[in-house]
Amino acid sequence: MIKVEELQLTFNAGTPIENHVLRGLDLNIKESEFVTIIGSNGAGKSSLLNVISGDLIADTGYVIINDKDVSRLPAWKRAGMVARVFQDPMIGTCENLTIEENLALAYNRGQKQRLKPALNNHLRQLFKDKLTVLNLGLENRLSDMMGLLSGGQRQAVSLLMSTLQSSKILLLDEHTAALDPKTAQFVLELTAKMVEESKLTTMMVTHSMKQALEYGTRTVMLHQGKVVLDVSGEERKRMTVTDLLNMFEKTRGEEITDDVLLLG
Ligand SMILES: Nc1ncnc2c1ncn2[C@@H]1O[C@H](COP(=O)(O)OP(=O)(O)OP(=O)(O)O)[C@@H](O)[C@H]1O
Repeated sequence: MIKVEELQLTFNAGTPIENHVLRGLDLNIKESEFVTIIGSNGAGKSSLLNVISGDLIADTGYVIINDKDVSRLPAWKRAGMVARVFQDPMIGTCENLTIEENLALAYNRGQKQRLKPALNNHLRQLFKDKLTVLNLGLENRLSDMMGLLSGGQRQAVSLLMSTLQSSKILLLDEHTAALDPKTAQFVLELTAKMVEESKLTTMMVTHSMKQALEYGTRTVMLHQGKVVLDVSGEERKRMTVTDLLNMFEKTRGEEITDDVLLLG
């Protein structure tokens, strides 16, 4: 489903601040896999998602989606293949459009674009039904501006938008990090439910070791632009947060003191 091979990415090449972010990264993700991605600050997690979505083009290496080489395709040409939810609830939805217009945009994503999303009664009913499942009362607020919603509500709608798209790939970049713990938990559970129901192939970046093991089917650790740990199946089921922390510390060669990593 998603295959990346030998990805190399350098920022500010040839300058004193040259930063070799991806260093020959290989990863092969099968259909319906839900991969949680961890790694220290600057390990290249967001850059990897950006290279898969086309927001960044790698210097060398390949990105293959559904057996198609998309390595050189810009983001807008991959829009029908990949859905994203970002850390900042303000990104990914348009605050000056209504809830139903945002949903219609997602519904039409990857198809021929219209200036204003086409809405009809059939679509409105579909959106109402989908919003009802969120249990946030948003089904009665279809014509409210997106900007009126709380962070958690926006992330929930963003997730819903990703299931309306034709794409079967979902990229989550610390999408609960800006939410309070209770809302984060709600959005995480919603994520797991939607991924399962819509059979999405998912990559979720998180700084929480606990989340990395609790959610998904496979955990990958990045360090200095490479995969340094890749666990799934029984091995992953047996793994505790302490095991993962130990591996993380061993890779980094230093002790972790960050509470988010330890307790999050
Ligand atoms: N557009 C850019 N221009 C220059 N440097 C960048 C750019 N984007 C990211 N970087 C740098 O590349 C490195 C990797 O960034 P990236 O965001 O991929 O790391 P990350 O693993 O997601 O880290 P974090 O957990 O802190 O979000 C960092 O040193 C970052 O400062």
